[in-house]
Amino acid sequence: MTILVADNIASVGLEALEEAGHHVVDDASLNGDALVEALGREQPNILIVRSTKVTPEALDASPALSLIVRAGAGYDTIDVEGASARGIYVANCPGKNSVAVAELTIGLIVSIDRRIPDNVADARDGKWNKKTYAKAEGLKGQTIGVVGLGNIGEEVVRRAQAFDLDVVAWSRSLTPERAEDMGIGYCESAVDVARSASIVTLHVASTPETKHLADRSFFEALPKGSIFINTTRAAVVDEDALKWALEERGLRAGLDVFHGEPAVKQGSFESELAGHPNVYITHHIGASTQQAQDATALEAARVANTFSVTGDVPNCVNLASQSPATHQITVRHLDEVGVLARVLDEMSKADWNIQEMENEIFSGAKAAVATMRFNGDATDDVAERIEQQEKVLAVSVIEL
Ligand SMILES: NC(=O)c1ccc[n+]([C@@H]2O[C@H](COP(=O)([O-])OP(=O)(O)OC[C@H]3O[C@@H](n4cnc5c(N)ncnc54)[C@H](O)[C@@H]3O)[C@@H](O)[C@H]2O)c1
Ligand SMILES: O=C(O)CC[C@@H](O)C(=O)O
Repeated sequence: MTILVADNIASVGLEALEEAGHHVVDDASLNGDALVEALGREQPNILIVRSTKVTPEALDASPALSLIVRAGAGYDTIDVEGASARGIYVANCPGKNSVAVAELTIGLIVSIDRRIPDNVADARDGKWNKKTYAKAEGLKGQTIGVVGLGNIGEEVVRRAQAFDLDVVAWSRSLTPERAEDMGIGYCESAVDVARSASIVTLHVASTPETKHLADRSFFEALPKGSIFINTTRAAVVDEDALKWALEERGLRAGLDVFHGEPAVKQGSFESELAGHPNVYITHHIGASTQQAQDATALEAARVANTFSVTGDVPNCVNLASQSPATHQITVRHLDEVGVLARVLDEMSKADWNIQEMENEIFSGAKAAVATMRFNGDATDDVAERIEQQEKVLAVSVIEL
């Protein structure tokens, strides 16, 4: 297969793709129009990206494109709805960079508490300022609130507990029982977390539902002088409300993601937040440890290689969780040319729309059984007509 890699992925991943015999086109500079042009020129079957945006124009550029692999966790940079409408699989690499993000989260919290970056900056400037910097609160016994207990949230909980922090959390699937098993407090909402903690860290995916989850009411609920960490995506935070909290509530923030974050890997940028004395900005480097990069690249290669050999897509994020099929027909038949075509023809005449189908062959390859889930008006006479066909052995229809 032809695989276009439009971002920097670790060399172990590229090697795994090449060893599997693929034609790999590796160009980390591709973006926007250049990506569309490269897709049109190379006609890849698989596209592997990190933060590079995959737009509707990119989806239309290569008719051969069957799979997009996000070498990372969040896939909000890919037009997933557009991919689904075009029958293109989208997969990600869950859990491969979660330890790296959790480590950065804890690093930011300690940095803010002890003002490590300011200490260092002053020391580099030849300024000695123990008077100012000897005023940290200390973390032990404070309460940290985790919003979103996916792969990263769970890693953060483990590390926070090792720091003797009390942990409370809200996550859409968290139950009081699971919270108890994890040794953490259960909260009913993100605002409830904010109310209960003096350190809060966000780890929900960015979706239309989580947009501005950290809004004015969230920041109003946080105690004055709290620590706020965002390593997920800028869209989860209402930045005006964040700025209000920085000014009015003495909030201290560690942000690996923020609005207007540069899309390029290097260059200058302007940001009101970056210059704020209460804010430490990092360069969207949550996932950027060699360990995480290697694990993610190997997983991206595994997804691509599995698809090329079996047609299966590990970690697929855009298959319907439930098909809209209303009925299932099972057809036991002789395994001969044309039998299934005639069955499908009869189903088509009855306006039965097939959503899922499978045909399993019995040993000896004399007979097979086809199972199809469809949407339609399942009257008995259609099933009878199929059963009367030559070389069909038995037919049954059930309502789902
Ligand atoms: N800063 C970085 O470099 C970096 C690296 C990796 C991931 N991330 C971000 O962190 C996010 C979380 O990563 P993860 O590996 O823990 O992902 P995950 O899929 O394991 O967890 C996602 C969490 O989001 C929650 N969630 C999803 N949709 C939701 C909705 N509609 N409402 C409420 N909650 C919802 C899930 O319940 C889960 O708790 C990613 O989506 C990505 O945006 C950033
Ligand atoms: O690729 C990166 O550096 C960032 C990845 C990260 O945001 C993710 O969602 O996995």
